[in-house]
Amino acid sequence: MSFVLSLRKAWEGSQSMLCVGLDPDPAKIPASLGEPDDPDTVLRFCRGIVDATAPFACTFKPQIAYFAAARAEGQLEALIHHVHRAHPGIPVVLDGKRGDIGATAERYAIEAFERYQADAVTVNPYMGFDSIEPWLAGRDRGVFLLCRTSNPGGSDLQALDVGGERLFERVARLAAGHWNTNGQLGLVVGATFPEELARVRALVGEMPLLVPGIGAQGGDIDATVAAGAGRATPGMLVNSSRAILYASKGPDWAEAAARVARETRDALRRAAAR
Ligand SMILES: O=c1ccn([C@@H]2O[C@H](COP(=O)(O)O)[C@@H](O)[C@H]2O)c(=O)[nH]1
Repeated sequence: MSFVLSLRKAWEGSQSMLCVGLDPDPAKIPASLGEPDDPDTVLRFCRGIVDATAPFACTFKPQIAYFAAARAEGQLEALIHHVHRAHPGIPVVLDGKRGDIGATAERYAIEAFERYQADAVTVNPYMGFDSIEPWLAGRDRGVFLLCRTSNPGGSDLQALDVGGERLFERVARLAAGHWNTNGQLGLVVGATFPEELARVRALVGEMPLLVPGIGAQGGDIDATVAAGAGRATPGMLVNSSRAILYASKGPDWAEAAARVARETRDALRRAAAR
């Protein structure tokens, strides 16, 4: 099954646009789960978050840096395996933002799709199409290219005029055009820039957009949905990580994460109904 089809099924099955981000920071993991520097503590925490929030999520997005920094790559493998086994139908987007020459990109793709068994990845398109092509070899996997990122400094390069259009607009046009050889591409566009999000949506039709920036980064849910929703599909995976993960450090950490995930899903639903 293609990633886009899996995503459509996930949107339908969950009736949710919420992507729960998995960014485990040892300093913020509840002490009751064990020694913060133990990679197995990271796994216990993330597994608990996944199980508590799965009823409200269309996707999960582990950020690879948090696992690598905690020497928890084996635990990331186990976590993704757990999502596939315990919550089939919820795709996993591995956020690595890799980007390199073709030969190296091929290794990165093997890491993401074979080692970690991710359903989709984030990729930095800065090095051009030959750096993206190896990611497209697994036809059933999705690839989200960084387009208009959620951080303020994203404007430094992405807003530059490149011959009558802004760089992020060029990325969007290429991704919706001849770069999208097998219909596997999506784009990363920040919720913190609703005008740019609307512009990208206008350029790419129904293409899936991974939209970080609500929650801890302060993006407005109503403005995000108004700007970025598709016409025929929800069209977006709206990511929230820290606001859900660290809703409580107490013994109720899993319940608190579930509550914030449910509230966020409901706010996204209300915005879509307007
Ligand atoms: O433009 C981007 C691209 C990726 N991210 C990632 O999303 C989450 C956001 O976490 P919050 O805690 O909800 O702020 C994080 O993993 C980032 O690396 C992004 O924020 N912006």
